[in-house]
Amino acid sequence: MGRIIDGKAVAARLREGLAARIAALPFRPGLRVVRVGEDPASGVYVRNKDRAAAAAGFDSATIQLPADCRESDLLMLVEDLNIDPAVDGILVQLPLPPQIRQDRVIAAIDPAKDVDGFHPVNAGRLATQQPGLVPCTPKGVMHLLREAGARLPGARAVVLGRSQIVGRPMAQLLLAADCTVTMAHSRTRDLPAECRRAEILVAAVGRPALVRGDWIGEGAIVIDVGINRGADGKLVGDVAFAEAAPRAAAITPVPGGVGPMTIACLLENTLEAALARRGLAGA
Ligand SMILES: Nc1nc2c(c(=O)[nH]1)N[C@@H](CN(C=O)c1ccc(C(=O)N[C@@H](CCC(=O)O)C(=O)O)cc1)CN2
Repeated sequence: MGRIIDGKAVAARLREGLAARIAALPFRPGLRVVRVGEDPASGVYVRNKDRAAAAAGFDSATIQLPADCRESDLLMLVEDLNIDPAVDGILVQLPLPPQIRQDRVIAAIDPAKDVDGFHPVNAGRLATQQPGLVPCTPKGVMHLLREAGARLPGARAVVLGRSQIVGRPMAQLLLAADCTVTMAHSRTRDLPAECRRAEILVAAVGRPALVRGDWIGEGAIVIDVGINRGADGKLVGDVAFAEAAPRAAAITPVPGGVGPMTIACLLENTLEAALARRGLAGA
């Protein structure tokens, strides 16, 4: 049985470290989370972000807009937050209702306040190895890999999934850490064989238990980004945990793996953005 990587504990330590750094600052970094509509899962995530931010000493608030809100109203709100000096980080919770174009909204956020790291400027910085804000979930995965003692340079890493918010930035971060990276996706031929070659496997496809035990190479580190809610209300990852764990050297559970790291890294990004806006980067 592989070691279970405790994302909850790693996230708690990261948040404690951020709280200590914030307590030593002469100001409180400001975070604004925008929720549009009543998606219940988004409600949980937004509440958890707000609570975690407040507990760590951020000046945090959630702004709720109705489900039938116009795109132009959301863009105006983003513009107000862009110019508000008390706001260091802006996050628009996804998914958005269908009348709102996600790309338009993300592109309207000031890249210096884009604590989700989704703005094309930040995506471009990541792709060209320049400093910028990095998407929270892949950043959290990198923390977990370090925690699991992964030796990254030269390691064969397979990223399953090519989404803008997880798969692509994940591959960039692994490449920047000198892994040999393969991106696999729904059109990849022989997905099980590609996965089996991985020394590090990151599954981020949003398909419950897609990755079976025999897709896992002996001794691989397996990171499950999937958060799928079953008909019984229970959360299931993209990896069939009970089958995969005996073959893996280390594996993240769902829940309690990557999810908590997403929130901790949002706080880390908000502190980074606050310091950078004041010319204090690295403090
Ligand atoms: N603007 C954004 N929207 C969304 C993001 C994002 O990074 N930015 N990611 C996901 C949702 N998400 C954060 O917003 C998120 C998902 C899950 C968790 C988490 O802690 N999960 C727990 C289980 C919680 C539960 O019981 O439901 C876990 O895995 O242990 C945190 C954040 C989509 N939208």
